[in-house]
Amino acid sequence: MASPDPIRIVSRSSPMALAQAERVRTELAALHPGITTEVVPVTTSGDRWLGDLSKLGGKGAFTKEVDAALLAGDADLAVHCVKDIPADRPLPAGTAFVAFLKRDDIRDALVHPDGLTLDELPPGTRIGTSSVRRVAQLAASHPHLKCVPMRGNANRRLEKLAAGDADALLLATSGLQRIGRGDVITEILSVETMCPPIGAGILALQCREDDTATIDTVSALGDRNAWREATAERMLLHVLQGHCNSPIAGYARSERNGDLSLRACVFSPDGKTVLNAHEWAGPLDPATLGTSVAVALLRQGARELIDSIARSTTRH
Ligand SMILES: NCc1[nH]cc(CCC(=O)O)c1CC(=O)O
Repeated sequence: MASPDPIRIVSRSSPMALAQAERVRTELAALHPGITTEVVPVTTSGDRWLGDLSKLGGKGAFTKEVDAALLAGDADLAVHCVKDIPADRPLPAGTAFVAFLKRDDIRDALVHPDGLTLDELPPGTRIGTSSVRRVAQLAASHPHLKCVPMRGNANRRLEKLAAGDADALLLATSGLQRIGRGDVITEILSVETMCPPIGAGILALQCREDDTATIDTVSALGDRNAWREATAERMLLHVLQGHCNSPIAGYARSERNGDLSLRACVFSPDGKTVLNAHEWAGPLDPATLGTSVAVALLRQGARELIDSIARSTTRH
């Protein structure tokens, strides 16, 4: 069946999202010479609102308007960071993932204007981040540092850093590379130092599930390891039923021998409690591995830990 011409790709309008859409256009052009694509930019509520995300209903703040454009038929293809897609609920009815692109670097990066590493930062250094995952892990490993709230897209955070709103930033390595700012990274943090978020570095392509023409055209962009890793990680998050204030981290990894492993952590916000589980799939499929690691964490008390954390940290 002929694919729609052009294929309209809906994207958030931040520089990172537009770079992601460009990657998809480039990969599609390489796969299907002569194909035409067009980017349909939208602004999401998560981009507009720079306050506490949980006040927006949290999850889905970066995906709702993108999903709406797809469902309304204003676009044929959506590009999402897997990290930003809620896992505690199904995808919007009528849409489906058709591909997970080859995974980028999953690690977080430190940005310090004078080039210091995390271990070199002096007491009281202000780290700009609003991520409960990063705050909890820093509280555990570097309690002498001070996290200050910082939101907005990566470009805006770099501007805020330059304006002195913080002394250093923690951001995703892949995100900085996508916006062409890998140069500001002073240290890439190992996954042992800073456990990455579920879905880090993976882009998902989403279509209307009845749009077989587009599905046939784009599904070959999918990477099998990215699919296996995203599936295991998202099932873990689904079973844990975390909310947007839950400090949860974890990553699956496809080993050279083809085996899949999944490590995940649940933290208390102050980092004093750390639950940790690590399993190999063996004969299990990726989703079952995700369930198994989630169950191991639930047995250690993850349910009580997650439920003890307020969904919103501040009152109106
Ligand atoms: N919340 C914004 C967001 N969504 C995905 C990434 C990073 C890129 C990725 O992991 O795909 C970022 C920026 C960041 O955390 O620094």
